[in-house]
Amino acid sequence: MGIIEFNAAKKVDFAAIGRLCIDLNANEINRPMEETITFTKYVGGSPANICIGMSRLGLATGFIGKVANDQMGRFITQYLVKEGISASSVSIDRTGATTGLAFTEIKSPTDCSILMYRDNAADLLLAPDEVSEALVADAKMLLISGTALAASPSREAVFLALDYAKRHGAVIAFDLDYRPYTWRSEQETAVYYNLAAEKCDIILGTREEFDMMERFERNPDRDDRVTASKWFAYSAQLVVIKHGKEGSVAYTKDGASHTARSFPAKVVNTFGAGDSYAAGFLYGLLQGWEVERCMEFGSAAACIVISSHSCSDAMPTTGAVHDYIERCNRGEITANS
Ligand SMILES: Nc1ncnc2c1ncn2[C@@H]1O[C@H](COP(=O)(O)OP(=O)(O)O)[C@@H](O)[C@H]1O
Ligand SMILES: O=C(O)C[C@@H](O)[C@H](O)C(=O)COP(=O)(O)O
Repeated sequence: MGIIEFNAAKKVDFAAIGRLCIDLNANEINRPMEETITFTKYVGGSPANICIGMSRLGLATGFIGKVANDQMGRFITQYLVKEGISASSVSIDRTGATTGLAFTEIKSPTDCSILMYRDNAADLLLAPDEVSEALVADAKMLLISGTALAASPSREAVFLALDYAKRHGAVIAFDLDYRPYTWRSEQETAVYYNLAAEKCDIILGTREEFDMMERFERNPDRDDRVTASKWFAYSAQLVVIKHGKEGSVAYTKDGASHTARSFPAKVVNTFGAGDSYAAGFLYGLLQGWEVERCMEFGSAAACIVISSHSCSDAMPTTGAVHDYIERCNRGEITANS
């Protein structure tokens, strides 16, 4: 048995709630966006990327979200279906809302940024009565993502999904996914992030994301163990703190800590590192693996994605992740940065 216990009788391995968007990734890389002429369109949005990753890894998945009633919205839903994700809980907006767009700028493999267009975004209009209790009840794991807490009614929809998950015994994973431009203030952000995190079994975030949540607390040395310990007094069984290329550290409720180095990668851009890490890591937990093995698998999945142009489209299969680890162990892959 792994560190987290799942209800094996449930027929859906993984359900995610939150944003479904579009990534427009610059084709002419290694230059500022002012000089970019063409972009390639992909499905994006952190929880969407993670769900696509889980489906590519062979799991039974479903998504709860809302898309615009336009070509972009239909592109997203069709892509989910093509990837084998149940989209029956994806609602369609009828108010004229639009699809969120993320234009990516790739100045160099390590200097990447995002320009977001999120006015009147359909994903934040997901209402509580559009959250499928049946899908949450059927799922072994529910993933929530912080950006969906930024505005009502999506905020209430996520809290209702958390209630359903608690009621029906779905393990809850929280990818902090902090996107400042979606929020009005850091104070408001920290309040809602902390309220949601109290209810979650697994919390994954970068050091900077946890810093934001700790703005009202004392952790002057930004100590990962201090950060993690707080959550074990609530629902958490596992807290993962990511440090980019430096790797990641996971703490478990029994006081143990586990570290993972990152693998070498020929980085094209670092978009999607966190989402692919989350997919690989959570997949491992669902297989009942030890924490270190889950972290290794997540780290390798991340390298595959950051070595490619896209995030969602590059999510690897299990075979590809195992192959990457073996090639690294044989010294066949070296880093470019
Ligand atoms: N330059 C890199 N080279 C190799 N692995 C990386 C690199 N950047 C990130 N990773 C891997 O992806 C994981 C998540 O990346 P991180 O940047 O911390 O998250 P996020 O994308 O959410 O900001 C890291 O723990 C590491 O395993
Ligand atoms: O989350 C978004 O809206 C944008 C993503 O689709 C994008 O590819 C990205 O930035 C992924 O985030 P990360 O995994 O934290 O790098």
